[in-house]
Parts: sequence; C-alpha cells; structure tokens
Amino acid sequence: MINIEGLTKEYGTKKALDNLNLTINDGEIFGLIGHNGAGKSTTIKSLVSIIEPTYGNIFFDGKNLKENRLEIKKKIGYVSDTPDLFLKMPVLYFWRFIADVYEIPEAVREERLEYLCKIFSLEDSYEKTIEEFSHGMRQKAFIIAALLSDPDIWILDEPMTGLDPQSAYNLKELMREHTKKGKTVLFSTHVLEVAEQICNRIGILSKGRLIFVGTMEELKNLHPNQTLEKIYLDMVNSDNRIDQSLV
Ligand SMILES: Nc1ncnc2c1ncn2[C@@H]1O[C@H](COP(=O)(O)OP(=O)(O)OP(=O)(O)O)[C@@H](O)[C@H]1O
Repeated sequence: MINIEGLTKEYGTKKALDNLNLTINDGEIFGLIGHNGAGKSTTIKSLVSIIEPTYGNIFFDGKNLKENRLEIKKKIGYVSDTPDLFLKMPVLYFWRFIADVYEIPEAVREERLEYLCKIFSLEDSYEKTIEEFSHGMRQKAFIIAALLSDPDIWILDEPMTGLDPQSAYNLKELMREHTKKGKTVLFSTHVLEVAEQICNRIGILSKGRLIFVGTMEELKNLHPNQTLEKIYLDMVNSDNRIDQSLV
C-alpha cells in the first residue's frame, strides 16, 4: 500500500503540488489523469525519489520513503515520460547494466529478458543502440528495463505514449496480471479511454490538487447523461473558474 500524506512541491513561488493526500491499495491499477502541467510527473518523481518534496511524506507499506529510500526503490519499476537516456548504448548492454544494478541473477535475467522482448517485439533488436530506435521502441526498451527485476510496484509516467496498438494491449494485459497477484500499478495518462479500460480507480489532478479520486463508475455517476470526456473537462474547467473568481 502507498500512502501519500500532505505532499507539496514548490518551485520558488510556483506550487506544483499542493497538499496531496492519496492511498493506493495493493492489487490496484491506479491512473493519474490531468491536463499538461497538472502535477502528474511531479507526483510520480516524488514517489520514485527523483525529486524531494517541499512538505509531506510518502509511505510504502507503512515505511517512510525518506528513511527507507534504497529498500523501497528496489521494489519499484519506474518508466519516465522521457525515455531518452543511454542513447549510444546497444540496448542489450543497457538491459544488462540495469540487471546488474538490481542484482538480478544471470539465469533469471536472460529468461525474463527473452519473455519481455517477445511481448514487446524487440527480440531482433538486441544489437541496436537506443539512438537507432524509434520513439515507441525506446519507450518499450525502458518499459522492459523497468520490469526486468519483476518489481512489486510499477510506477509508469505516460507509458502508452508512442506504443503501437499491440504493444499497448500487451502492456495493459501485463498490468492486469501484475495486480491480480496483489501487486500495484500507478501510471499517468492523458487518455481517458485507457484509464476507463484498465484502472480500478483514478485521481484527477488540476493545478497540483486532487479534484477527484474514485472509480470510473463513480465519475460517470456524477453526470449520468454526459460523456466521460465532458465530465472530465467540466470538472477541470470549473476548478479553473473557481481559482479565477478568487483572484
Ligand atoms: N524543475 C521545475 N522547475 C520549475 N517548475 C517546474 C519544474 N518541473 C515542473 N514544474 C512545474 O510544475 C507544474 C507541474 O508539472 P508536471 O511536470 O508535474 O506536470 P504534468 O502533469 O506531468 O504535465 P504533462 O502532462 O505536460 O507531462 C507545471 O506548472 C510545471 O511547469
């Protein structure tokens, strides 16, 4: 279980996150949805220890991230929204490097690599450098790297971006299988349909604040005669209007 308590991130006078409180349960696929700049990546980067929150705490199974960073990081598979690292490295070297960092035994890593490369159709690209990959192939290379150690918690920033329909479908299936085992997936997306298909619950972020947390059914029930898109847009736009009326 992940507990986010009072998470706030300030960049100078800009509040990227404003007192975020959220629980993500074991066995749950949780989707973070929001406009550009809403705070999705800031939330995710706080969870994976890339940025230090200004205030607040994050607990994984009751353990404070601040005090148990390394132990918790080992349990997390993270995909960034910008898969543009290690460009000059042949992808197989990159995966083996990640396997070394996570201390995955030789036999296990090769088997897991074969399995994931098959799922994401990269089994014929071992010798290529990441630079030679298309955007979608890079995305898949970084998803494979994140899942190589079979981590309990998957935290994925816009994982579907650039994926072809087959790879997107396969990733969704992997997410479902993972959470069926009682494990956790948190991912961000702009695409409401993706969230509708696979999320047990979603959180809608607007200007660093959570303005809705619940199931898609609960969201739809707020306005039964409207489309999901309309409900979402009305919610975010009325949040903007409330802010403007306070100025
Ligand atoms: N390093 C930084 N310095 C200053 N402001 C930042 C920094 N990183 C993010 N921000 C600001 O924090 C806010 C939240 O950004 P964040 O990247 O979390 O949004 P997002 O929801 O992931 O957006 P997108 O959908 O475009 O990826 C934005 O207003 C952004 O400009």
